[in-house]
Amino acid sequence: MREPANIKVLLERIRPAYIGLILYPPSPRFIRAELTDYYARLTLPKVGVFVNEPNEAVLKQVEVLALQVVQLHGKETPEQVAALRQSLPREVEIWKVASVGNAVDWKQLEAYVPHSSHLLFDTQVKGYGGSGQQFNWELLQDYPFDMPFIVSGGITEDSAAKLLDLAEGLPQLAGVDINSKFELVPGLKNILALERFTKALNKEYHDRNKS
Ligand SMILES: O=C(O)c1ccccc1N[C@@H]1O[C@H](COP(=O)(O)O)[C@@H](O)[C@H]1O
Repeated sequence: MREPANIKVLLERIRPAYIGLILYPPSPRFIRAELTDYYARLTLPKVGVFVNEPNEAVLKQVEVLALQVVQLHGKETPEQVAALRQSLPREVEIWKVASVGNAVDWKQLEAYVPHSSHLLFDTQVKGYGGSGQQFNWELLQDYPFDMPFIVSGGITEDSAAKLLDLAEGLPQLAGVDINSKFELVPGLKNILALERFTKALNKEYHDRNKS
């Protein structure tokens, strides 16, 4: 997110666990440089979303924006991620994104596990993210690691039941990352849609768990 008025309403009405700051210049959601101090002062945990940035640039933004999480959404190698892990403050998490097409190469992802705190699964597209497209979540049924993961890619208001189906067999599913399907225009979240989604998730969860 990038607009202060929109973020204010989000904090009052939704209180999400994290807020994402897109640090990929070609994105229409790229943060506003003139608001750096404002973003840095936000008390909600901040996820900086990077695409193929050199580690020095990532480290600088972690400091300037006071990020709690670095989301690596490009083709960063396991070696780069290992080096970044060594240089980052201990408390800053790395979420490595895995772009999913028709299959998942678990062996290739294994190399990221020692250096990341979560894997984040998004849909493989021509660009890098924010596509609004879903991949086949059935592929995650084979998730082989203890490390928690996050599901992303085209999540919509209607995804609540499907997300809870997925969570039932996979205790490693730690969260969902919602983006373009909850926007009025790129970079501006539809807070009413977010409220409907969180309500639907809570209702579905309670319906499934009442005795
Ligand atoms: O949102 C963007 O513009 C973006 C650009 C470059 C890399 C990642 C980006 N967003 C991330 O993409 C996923 C999925 O988004 P969507 O729900 O399919 O729109 C999510 O992790 C965003 O943080």
